[in-house]
Formats: sequence, structure tokens, C-alpha cells
Amino acid sequence: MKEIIKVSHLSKSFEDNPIIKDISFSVNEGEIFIILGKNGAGKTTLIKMLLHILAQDSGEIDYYGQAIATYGQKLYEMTSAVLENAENTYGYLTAIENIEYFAALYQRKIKKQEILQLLEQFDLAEAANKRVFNFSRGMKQKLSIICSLLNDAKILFLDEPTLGLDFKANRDLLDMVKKMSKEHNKTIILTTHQTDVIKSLADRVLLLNKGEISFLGKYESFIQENSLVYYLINTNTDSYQLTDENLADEKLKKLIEEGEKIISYEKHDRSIEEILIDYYKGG
Ligand SMILES: Nc1ncnc2c1ncn2[C@@H]1O[C@H](COP(=O)(O)OP(=O)(O)OP(=O)(O)O)[C@@H](O)[C@H]1O
Repeated sequence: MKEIIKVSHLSKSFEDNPIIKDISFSVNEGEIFIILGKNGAGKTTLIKMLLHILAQDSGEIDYYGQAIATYGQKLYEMTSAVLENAENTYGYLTAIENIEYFAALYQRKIKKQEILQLLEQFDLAEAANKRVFNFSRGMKQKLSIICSLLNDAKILFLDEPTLGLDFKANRDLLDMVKKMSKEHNKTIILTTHQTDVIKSLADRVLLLNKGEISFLGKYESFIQENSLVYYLINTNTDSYQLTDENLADEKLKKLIEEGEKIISYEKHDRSIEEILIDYYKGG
């Protein structure tokens, strides 16, 4: 697997407040790499450094073995980004005009038919000729994503891309991201708080905690290493959680002997939500 981004000993503080502390990792070509961490963990800060929008205090970021600073304008041909709350679209232009504008910016010829198809795909066809300042947040987000896809960049950064999207748009976006990675070999670096996004997309995850990496590896390993089976007994007055099956059986017998009314007795696998809550509590 080809390594395309290499981050070494990266650090960043804001007003003496360390946000990223000496982290190192690399991103491989064609993978979907998800950066996780609770609110304020430094995900957006990290992405901005990877895009050279924000300068690091120390450490190196290399693209294809070459320092990020040497790329200049070329970095913007190689990468594309939809940042959190970013208003990359223009309110006084219509949806079609925005797409035409961005296509021209990226020197890409695009036919009206193709624009309409893109809008259709994201359920924006009806708003094609409406000015964007009247759009809802979700509609603007969808249009931003369409525009970010126009430069055909090899590396795509998506900061909470599904925020504000309705169910269908969410599903369409996940399908599209998966297709870009698996069929078009694009590298996707994404942040999200939504576990359906992690579950359906993640090849590898990086978990930021107090500015450090608390997990880096394949999504399957993340789940396996943190997996936990437990047994849950619910009575009409209380609930008991035990990790050992024999102890759970004994507890159940005892409760029955004591005359407790058992509502349910279930085996559970710890979910990704529970795993992340535990990590985030620790940070
Ligand atoms: N320009 C800045 N000046 C000062 N502090 C900043 C600046 N940008 C970010 N921070 C702080 O750095 C920390 C990390 O912010 P960041 O936006 O990277 O977090 P995040 O992981 O993306 O959070 P969220 O999940 O809420 O989007 C926060 O405490 C934030 O207040």
C-alpha cells in the first residue's frame, strides 16, 4: 500500500494551550481514514494543518515524500476540502451557477446535463435555479460537496460531511464516498461524530484524545480490541450488568430465589457508541 501523507512529530498550541502533541501517522492511497475525537479534541485543527491552512508549531507533514510547504498552489490541485461550517458556495449565485463557477475555477468543462445529474443525485434538482442564500444548511452542505468534487482531486478532506443532511442525502453521500475510494482510488480523510458514517466507511481510524493518539489502526481491530460481551439482567426495580456468563447465571438464580420479577436477561456486544463514549470519558 502506497503511503501518500506522512505526519511526523506534529504539534500545535493555541495561546499556550497544547491541542496537538507530537503525533505521528501516515495515510495510504485509496483508503478512507477517519479522524475521531470528542468535541474540541483537535480534529479540525489537524485537518487545517494537513491542508496547510494553519501552520504547525513543530513537526513535519510530507505529501509523497516531499514537505507540504514545497507544493504551493499544487496542493490545491491535489486536494479538495469541505470544512466544518464552511460556506464555500456563493449565496447570490444559483446552484447551477455555483457549479459552473467552481468547474471554471478548476478548468473543468462541464455540460448542463452533468450539472443537472449531480443536483438530481443529491436531491437538489428542484433548487437548481434558486439562489443559494435561500438554501437550508443541509442544502448548502450538499452543494458544497458537489463543488468540492469538481476538481477531481486525488485526496479529499471532509470535515463532518453528513452534518445537517437528511436521511437520503446521508445515504447517498456515504455511497458516493465509498465509490470514490473503492472504484476511483481516491484517498478520503474524514471527521465525524456519526457512528453510521464510521461503521459504513472506515478503513482505518485515528482517535485523538487530549492531543495524543489513543488509537491508530484498522477499524476492525479497533472494534475487536475494544470488544466486550456483557450480560444484562433487568428486574422491575433494578438492572445488573455482568461480564462473566457464569456469574450472570448465578445472579439471575439468586434474584429469582429472592422473588424479584425478571423483565429481561440479555447478552450484549459493546457497540461502537459505547466504545467511543468510554474513550471520550477518559479524555
Ligand atoms: N484559532 C484558534 N484560536 C484559539 N483556539 C482555537 C482556535 N482554533 C481552535 N481552537 C481550540 O482548539 C481546540 C480544538 O478545536 P478543533 O476545532 O480542532 O476541535 P474538533 O475536534 O474539530 O472539535 P468538534 O468536534 O467540536 O468540531 C478547541 O479547544 C478550540 O477552542
